[in-house]
Amino acid sequence: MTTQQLAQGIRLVEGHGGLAAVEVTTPSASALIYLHGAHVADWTPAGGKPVLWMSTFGVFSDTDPIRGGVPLCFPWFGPNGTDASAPNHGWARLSTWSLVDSRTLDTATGAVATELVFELTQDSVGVPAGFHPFTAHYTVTVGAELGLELSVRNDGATPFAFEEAFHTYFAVGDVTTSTLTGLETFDYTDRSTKPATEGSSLLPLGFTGDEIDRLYPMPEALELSDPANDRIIRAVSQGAAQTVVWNAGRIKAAAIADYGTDEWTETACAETCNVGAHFITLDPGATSTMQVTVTSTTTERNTKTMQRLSKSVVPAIAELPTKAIQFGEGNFLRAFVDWQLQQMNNQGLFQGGVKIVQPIEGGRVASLEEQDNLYTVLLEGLQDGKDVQSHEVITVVTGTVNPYVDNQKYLDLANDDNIEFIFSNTTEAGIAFDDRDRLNDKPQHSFPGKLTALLFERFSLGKKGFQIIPCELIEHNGDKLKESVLATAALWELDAAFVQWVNTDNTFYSSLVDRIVPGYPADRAAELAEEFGYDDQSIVKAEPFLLWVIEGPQSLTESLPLAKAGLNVTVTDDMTPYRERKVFLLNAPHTTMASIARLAGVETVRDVMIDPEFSQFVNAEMYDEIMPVIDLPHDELAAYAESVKERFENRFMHHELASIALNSISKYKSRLLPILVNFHEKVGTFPPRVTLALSALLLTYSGDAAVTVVPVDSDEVLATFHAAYATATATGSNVTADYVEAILSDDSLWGRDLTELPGLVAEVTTGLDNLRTLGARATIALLA
Ligand SMILES: O=P(O)(O)OC[C@H]1O[C@@H](O)[C@H](O)[C@@H](O)[C@@H]1O
Repeated sequence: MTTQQLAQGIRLVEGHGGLAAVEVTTPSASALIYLHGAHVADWTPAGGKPVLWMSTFGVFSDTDPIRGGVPLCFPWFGPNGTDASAPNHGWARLSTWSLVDSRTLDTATGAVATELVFELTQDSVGVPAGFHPFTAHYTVTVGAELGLELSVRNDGATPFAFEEAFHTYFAVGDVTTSTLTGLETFDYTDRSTKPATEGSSLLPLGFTGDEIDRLYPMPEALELSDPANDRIIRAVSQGAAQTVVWNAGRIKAAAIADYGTDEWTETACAETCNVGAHFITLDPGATSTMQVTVTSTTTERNTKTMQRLSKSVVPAIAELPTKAIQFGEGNFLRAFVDWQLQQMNNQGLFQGGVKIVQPIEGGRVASLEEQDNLYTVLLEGLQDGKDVQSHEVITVVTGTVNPYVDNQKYLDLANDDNIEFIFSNTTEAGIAFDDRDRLNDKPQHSFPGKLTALLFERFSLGKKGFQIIPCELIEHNGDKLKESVLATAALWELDAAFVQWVNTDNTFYSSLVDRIVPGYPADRAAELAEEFGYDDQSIVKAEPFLLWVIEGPQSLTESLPLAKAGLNVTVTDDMTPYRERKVFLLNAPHTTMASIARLAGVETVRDVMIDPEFSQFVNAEMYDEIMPVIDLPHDELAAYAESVKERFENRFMHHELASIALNSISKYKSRLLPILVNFHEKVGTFPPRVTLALSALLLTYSGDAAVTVVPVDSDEVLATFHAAYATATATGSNVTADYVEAILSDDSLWGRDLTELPGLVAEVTTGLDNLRTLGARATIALLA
């Protein structure tokens, strides 16, 4: 389009590397968009800071993708499935788009915005010759909000399949203080592991320097807090099934040429996408649209009228001797370990404080120090049948140590005779031996490296050892930590006497932690400041429930009298049944609900629990089918089941069944199948509700167009089900039974041939037929 036709406030300019770009200036915002990739490189609301991050190491050429802003990923996301030499994230971000329209809009709020439309077709520069005919229009609306809309039309005569993503890099002052909310209780696929693994984020989504690369279902809204810039960035999408959250972290940032080593602290990607199992298929002539609207809201801190939390706000805080060291200053430890130490202190049972060591360079102990190490824990949820909403200022933190700033201060902790305990939560990746660590590093890179240095200092001073209780969410965390310490000692060729002291004078406990901690309540910060009468930038929100199972000697119950303080803490010599109790009484009903209740249109865990028929169904599954096969006393199981039901009912949590449904087949295998098999062995029949969940999954995964619930699983798993159903439909007269038989006999899905269990095929078939003909609600009524 020619310059005369451009709407007001738009100029064609030469951007970095001589690349053609469009500069937009409106009263409410400015923006810069490259024609190369239709790449939005800047959107800055008037009077504010840029909301999109750009790398200062970016390469600008017509053959490279631009690092930062909004890379547009199309027609695939990530590596190409069949051609390893094809560009990552597709060629749309490397192609030359044309500006085909621009105009000035009056928005609903009366503010003026500018809309630009970019086009890409199979004839554009950068689109491979002979590619499927299509027309893509990318509409960028620049105003007080940033709007991005990609519409793709299939101009060919055959169906057109593709993936798409807005790979938005948001700018934040310090990502380690940011939290991404909207995803708290969602399950996700962790793409940073090879192969990808499945995870569930009971912990809030923060950024610590480990790579985060996760695929989540798209929530109603994503909110990225940016406390360093006093703002919240909010993204609301439409027509997008998923979001990918990506932060390169320290190691990957250093390995990417156009990404500065420390730049991972300045940005977080919260993307809008349809990828993997949610790829788009368009019939000839059809169009699909994906949209996101981004806003940036200044957070009111009330700093003028409201004082910041400090010792002057909370009078008469008792001086406490430091009895514990804690590696990690994150939300979880502060709302879990420190909150519990405080409960013991409140009852005169511990009389000790904790020094927090920042385990990674980009941490946030400095912001705790700004508040004299005080912060508020906010508990919200149901407990013992009552609605709990309470808050308490936590006063047990006696100080913080940043070994990256003062390593000697860190090593000096070894000299303190009062210190008896060490707690840690350094993320799942934190407990790992690192052969780059050296004894004289200041400090060592890894957590086990730092801990070994501290232990060696303690040993050299001739002092007693520690009781070490890690909280990382990995099995046998204590054993793994000890192994890593011993491997580090071997690497550093430390004395055999030291190794013996580690083994005999120190106790490494393994522990299982459970408490949902959504973290900083960014959306309610101003309101809470008003309520509390002070401004606290380190508030942590958590559910009232907690569970801590610690494997190790009983003497711990005396030195750390958590249970005596009324806390739900068990010290045991074998935590296996407790781990099973959680998997089978919490995770297994989750999977059952996601399989069956979704078929009846129920959307969240809470909705299941307030629905009389479904909650009764879940209750019966827990009591009559699951509890009989777990090897723990009935009273203990019943108490746990009741607490789980309260957590399921928590009105402050919005836990989508769709997110739990992710990868349901492997979840069924690990969570429900052991119950089905053990129950059958013990009782001689199949547990009806657990079995019905299997029927529901087979129905959902069949690919039958009449089923509107969409399964989200790996391509291989989906293909297996679709193929079995297609074959049964094409060949058999007993379609359902043939399909069930084919799936149950597939040991690649279940680890064994389930048709060997006599009668199971018939029972699953009946369930599937009932679900199909009667519907989920009437089917569960048959079991009531
Ligand atoms: O370096 P690229 O090609 O722009 O990709 C950056 C990242 O993009 C993310 O969206 C992916 O999930 C990551 O796996 C990838 O590393």
